[in-house]
Amino acid sequence: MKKLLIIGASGHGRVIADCAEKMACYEQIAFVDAIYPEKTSNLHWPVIGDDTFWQKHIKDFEIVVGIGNNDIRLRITRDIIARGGKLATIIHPSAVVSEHTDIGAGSVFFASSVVNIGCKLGIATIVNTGASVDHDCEIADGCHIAPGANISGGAIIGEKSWLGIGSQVIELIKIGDSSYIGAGATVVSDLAGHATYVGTPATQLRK
Ligand SMILES: CC(=O)SCCNC(=O)CCNC(=O)[C@H](O)C(C)(C)COP(=O)(O)OP(=O)(O)OC[C@H]1O[C@@H](n2cnc3c(N)ncnc32)[C@H](O)[C@@H]1OP(=O)(O)O
Repeated sequence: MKKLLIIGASGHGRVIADCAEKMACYEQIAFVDAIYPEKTSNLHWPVIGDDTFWQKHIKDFEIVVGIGNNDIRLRITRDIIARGGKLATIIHPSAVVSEHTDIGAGSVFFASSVVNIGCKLGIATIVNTGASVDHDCEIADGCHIAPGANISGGAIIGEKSWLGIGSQVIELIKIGDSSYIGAGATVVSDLAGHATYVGTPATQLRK
């Protein structure tokens, strides 16, 4: 049995721990967080060190970054790779992830999420509760597909983009890096990136 270390003892980290517990392949699930030693538990899981602990124990665990912020999650995930660490991929038993799709290490797929055939997902991706990524999409590193967001076939999403809760993307759309798509938005044309977009159809709110 393997041991799992989750970096970040937040609510998002707890959902990862809950998924990992249901996967029943880890003998230990533990957190590290900058708040240690002030905080030594996160619900029934222990917080065993601060945010540098993983660097000293890199060979002892599979590691996943449980931090919602896309920039921070991707930066730490790349650091783990650079230091030779083994990243965990967390898939809730109710998630449906096609075997014929590439998923990057350090990614998480929460309950009832679906990733269809022919996709390519980068490292440190979050496919949150009930979100779907349809066939042949390309999602670059460090993206977050928030709960209930749906991406149609063949869309291309740039790195560190955030698709807000309940947002929709029609087929074959290209969304640039570091895009922030607001809750409930509908993307019907390509977006340049490095900006926030809201509404139906989605338009730029601000850079
Ligand atoms: C498990 C989890 O919890 S995962 C978390 C999932 N959460 C999300 O996906 C959050 C998505 N976030 C949003 O939609 C946010 O509202 C954002 C990022 C788009 C904008 O947030 P802010 O930058 O704080 O903008 P702010 O709240 O000041 O609103 C600015 C304007 O945009 C409007 N606006 C904000 N969000 C939206 C939206 N989703 N759709 C339409 N209009 C919006 C506001 O009404 C406001 O309009 P006004 O200037 O006419 O009053």
